[in-house]
Order: sequence, then structure tokens, then C-alpha cells
Amino acid sequence: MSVHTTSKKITSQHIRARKGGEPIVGLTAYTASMAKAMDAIVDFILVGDSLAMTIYGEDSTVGVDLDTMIRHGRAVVRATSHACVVVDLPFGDYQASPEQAFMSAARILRETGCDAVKLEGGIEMAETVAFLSARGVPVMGHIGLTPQSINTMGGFKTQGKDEVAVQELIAAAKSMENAGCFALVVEGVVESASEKINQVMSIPTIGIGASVDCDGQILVVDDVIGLFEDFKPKFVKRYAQVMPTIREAIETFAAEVRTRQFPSADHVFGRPKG
Ligand SMILES: Nc1nc(=O)c2c([nH]1)NC[C@@H]1CN(c3ccc(C(=O)N[C@@H](CCC(=O)O)C(=O)O)cc3)CN21
Ligand SMILES: CC(C)C(=O)C(=O)O
Ligand SMILES: [Mg+2]
Repeated sequence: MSVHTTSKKITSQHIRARKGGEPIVGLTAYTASMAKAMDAIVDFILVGDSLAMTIYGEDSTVGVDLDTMIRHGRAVVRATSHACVVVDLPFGDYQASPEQAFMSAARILRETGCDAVKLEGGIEMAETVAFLSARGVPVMGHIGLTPQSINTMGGFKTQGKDEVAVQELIAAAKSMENAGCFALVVEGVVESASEKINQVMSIPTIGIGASVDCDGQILVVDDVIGLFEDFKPKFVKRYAQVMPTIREAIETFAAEVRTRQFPSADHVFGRPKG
């Protein structure tokens, strides 16, 4: 068992203070059962809008709404006592104005009991991050490959491929830090560019397809355990293959039903013991 098992609840301030220290471990979770499996082990749990794709089978994260994020956020919070819980703000519920972002973030904090929200963007979101931070909402930033911008980026494409793009990413990262983010997800950024971002940051960077010298790493848990098989970004490492195990259990159940091996004496009520 992890050394974290007996330790207290991790907050966004604890995450912020981990800059340059032991790497921060993040994973997504969307359900109570998955949150229970990881709560004692990880430092933070992200209720990611990737659930649009992993749970709901959509092609992007653009279609998920605030009520759905709150529903899953609440389930994860109820199953968590140790890890810091961060919930993604969904596309369309924060980009219009700082006020819109605050109303959405406040609903997420009030109705889920989570610790912080995450939003995607750079300089254009700095005013919003400052507005939220000043009003009691801890914000995790997210730059680089920002999936909510799929329709303007033309796909899930690696970022930071030329010097102009690298300078824009550094400016975006610094603006998120200056606006008050407690940590910054850097996604799908070429390694050399990610290293340059890390060099200028004084809040923790959380890499996903970025670089090993980020202050932490996050992956989608469904990718990590082989529960999601529709596609596999290069940055995903599969640590388990649960799908064959799931299929095997389902095949055995189906076969036993069809041959009337199930239910046997152990699984019915009131049959006299032989
Ligand atoms: N299951 C899952 N895992 C994720 O990591 C994830 C989601 N869903 N949904 C939301 C976003 C979408 N993400 C993605 C999706 C695809 C690629 C991908 O195919 N990348 C290519 C690079 C393409 C290029 O650079 O042009 C790759 O080969 O990894 C990357 C990130 C990351 N996020
Ligand atoms: C991949 C992570 C960073 C995310 O934003 C999500 O799961 O929605
Ligand atoms: Mg997300």
C-alpha cells in the first residue's frame, strides 16, 4: 500500500507547494468505484471532460455539459478522502466571460464538493483565471493540446513544433501562472518545448505527452488499464489490459446461463444444503 494511505486530505495548496519536489501523480476518474481504487495512491484525481469520449462514446469533448460534469464530480468526491479532486469546466460554460466562468465554477464547487476546477487556454483566459482565483475558486490551467479547441486546431495535434509556437506556449504558461493557477497541465507538447516551459514556471507543471521533467504526470485511467481501446495516443502507456479479463468473465457467465450451470445452490435462496 502507498505511504499516502494514512495521510490527510490533499488540497490545491499542497499541490502548489510540490513544485520541484517528489513528482505529483494524477489520474482521471469519472465514477465512485474508480475513485475508490485510486484515492489512497494518487495525489489528485481529475474528473476530466474526456469522459465524453471514454464513458459516453463521443468523438470529442465538445459535447459534454455542466450537469454531466457535476454528476460525475459528485460521485468521485463522495468516494474520495485523500486525493485532491479537480473537475474540468466543460466547453461553452466558461469561455464567454469571467462572470460565466465564475457561475459555472461555483456550481461545480457547491454541488460536488471538489477542491478545484480546471480550464483550457492561455492569455485569452488569464483575466478569467484571475477573476476566479480572487473569488475563492482554485484553478488548474491546461495548455498545449487543448481538446476543447479541436474545431479550431483541426484535430488532436501535437503542439510546440516551431520556435514561434514555443514562444506562444511559454507566454501562455506564464500568463496562467501570473493569473493565479495553482498548477498547469501541459498536454501534447514536443519534449524540448515542454522543457523550456518547465524552466520558466514557478507553479507545478503536470505533463501528459510533454516531458519527464514536469513536476507531475497525468493520464486517462481508462488508457492506463486498457479499458478504452478506440485509440491510443503515443503518450499513453498501458499498465494493464483489463478488457480481455472483462470479456472472459462475460463469456463464462453467458455460457453458464445457457447450460443452466448458473445459478447453482450457492446463488439461490432457501434450497436445502445437500
Ligand atoms: N481516452 C482518452 N485519452 C486521452 O488522453 C484523451 C481523451 N481520451 N479524450 C480527450 C483528450 C483527447 N486526447 C488525444 C487524442 C488523440 C491524440 C492523438 O491521436 N495524438 C497523435 C498525435 C497527432 C499529431 O501530432 O498530429 C498521437 O500519435 O499520439 C492525442 C490526444 C487526449 N485526451
Ligand atoms: C487528459 C486530461 C488532462 C483531461 O483534461 C481530461 O481527461 O479531460
Ligand atoms: Mg479535459
